[in-house]
Amino acid sequence: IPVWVALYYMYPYLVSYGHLSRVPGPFVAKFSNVWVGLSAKRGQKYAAVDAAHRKYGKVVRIGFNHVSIADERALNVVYGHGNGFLKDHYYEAFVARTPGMFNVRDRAEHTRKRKIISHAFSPRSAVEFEPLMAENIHRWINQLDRIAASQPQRNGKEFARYNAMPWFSYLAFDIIGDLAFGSPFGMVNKGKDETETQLVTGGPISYTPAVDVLNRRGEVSSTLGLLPALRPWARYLPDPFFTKGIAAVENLTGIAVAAVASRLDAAEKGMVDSRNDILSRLLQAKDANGRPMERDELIAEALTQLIAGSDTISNTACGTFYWILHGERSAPGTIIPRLQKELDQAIGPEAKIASYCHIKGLPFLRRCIDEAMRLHSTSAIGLPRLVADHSPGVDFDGFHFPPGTVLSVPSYTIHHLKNIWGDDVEEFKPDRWLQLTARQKTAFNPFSHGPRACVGQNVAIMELQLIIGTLFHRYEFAFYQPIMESHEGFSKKPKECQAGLRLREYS
Ligand code: HEM
Repeated sequence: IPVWVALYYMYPYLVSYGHLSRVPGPFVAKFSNVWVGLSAKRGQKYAAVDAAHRKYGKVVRIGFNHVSIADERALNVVYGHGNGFLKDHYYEAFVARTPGMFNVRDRAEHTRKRKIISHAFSPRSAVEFEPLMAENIHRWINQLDRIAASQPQRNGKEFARYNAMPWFSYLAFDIIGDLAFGSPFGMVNKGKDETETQLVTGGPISYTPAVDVLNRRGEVSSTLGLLPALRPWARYLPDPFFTKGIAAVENLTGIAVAAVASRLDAAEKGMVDSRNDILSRLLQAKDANGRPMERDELIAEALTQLIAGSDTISNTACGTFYWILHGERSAPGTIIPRLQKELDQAIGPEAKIASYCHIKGLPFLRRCIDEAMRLHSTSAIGLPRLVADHSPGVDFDGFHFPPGTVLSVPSYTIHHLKNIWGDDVEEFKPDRWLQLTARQKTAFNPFSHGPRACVGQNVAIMELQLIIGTLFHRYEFAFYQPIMESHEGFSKKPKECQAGLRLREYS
């Protein structure tokens, strides 16, 4: 009987998706999304898909209707402008109340939003965010100075041991809180994942661990996006992964509602909004008919910026920090002294933090960031897209994918393929960026590609340059984390990064 029940269950998948039967992949993936869904729940989807590619080849069936293609030429096919592909239904699991620019699926709606919002992220706008970033970096440096001083300094030679990962989170969350909501979360000052929230103006203050809330939200949405049948029942499942994750989504929305409400109320009372931040840009933004965004849409977009611009930055900054230390450990004298020499010439010993005008063009700093973005791959998973309806479908590597097939290109894997990057693919070698091959240029995909690529990449690169530039200019570090493990929600997060910290001699 169990065999017949299993066949009864599998039959529709085997027949309806029979056209994918030639695509190799894990057996269970032929008739369910359980394989990929459970690897997402474990926080290891990128690793499971990467291992599957190494076992089965460049085209792998990872779900009953989902094919992963580990080939840089597929980026343009799947994500390029004008191919008509939509984001997959997966993204519906990320919608809290109203869809925002990241999770909206409808093309016309996305184009409208992107037109209104993208000017807030132009290179010129991004530069105007520097003063707010600098204030937060200053507070952060004061805290790191305190940590450095906490160790009995034997002639200034002793390193203070600390886990760098939460400190990158506190900083990134405070910066994006300041930019998208109008004030920092206050985590840097507290040195703790705790933010005060007032869900109703004048109402009681509550305390929310915003980093934890955002991580949970990413993990639960990524899992439910792949297992949509569970979505209606998730809040009733006897598993805190789901119940706490769903509560996290509601909590996060509450934070956005409160932040947007206080800014709008002030504007309605005629108070001039003099802040130069993302929320003020959103408040001023108008569509083609000169209409501003409604309150619900503003809330959704402010929340989108918080989600898209917080852990992506902290994870990438920590990944970059780790890989610079790792590269220096592997080939002493080839990374940190060069970086410090470049920074010292640009910044000067007296400055506590880096200014963008001094460091934006520093080539070695940028090569270190790019090489670390390749190795760490914060956006590691293949972002799922649907082959366009009313199209003839697409052909790739001898396979045909009809309309409605879900396709994705796994960024982690194409960042780690020897046949693209060479035998030294796992090594941190910033100088490979001096002579990238055409294949390597195409394969480098930290911000995705095409009309849904990261709208915040100018802001992101600037923020990373300021953070990493400031750190290596001011401090020396000891390497205490030989292997840095990652856990993945939507983005890939270092679990911890132990390091030693002390002020540089001249400071
Ligand atoms: C190193 C940091 C960052 C990385 C690695 C990154 C990566 C990405 C990737 C891969 C996407 C495509 C997601 C998808 O298709 O599902 C994306 C989209 C997006 N990112 Fe970023 N991002 C970063 C920082 C930021 C920042 C700082 C902001 C804003 C302040 C931001 C705002 C957005 C938005 C709004 C989208 C959705 C764009 C759309 O669908 O039109 N990101 N990002």
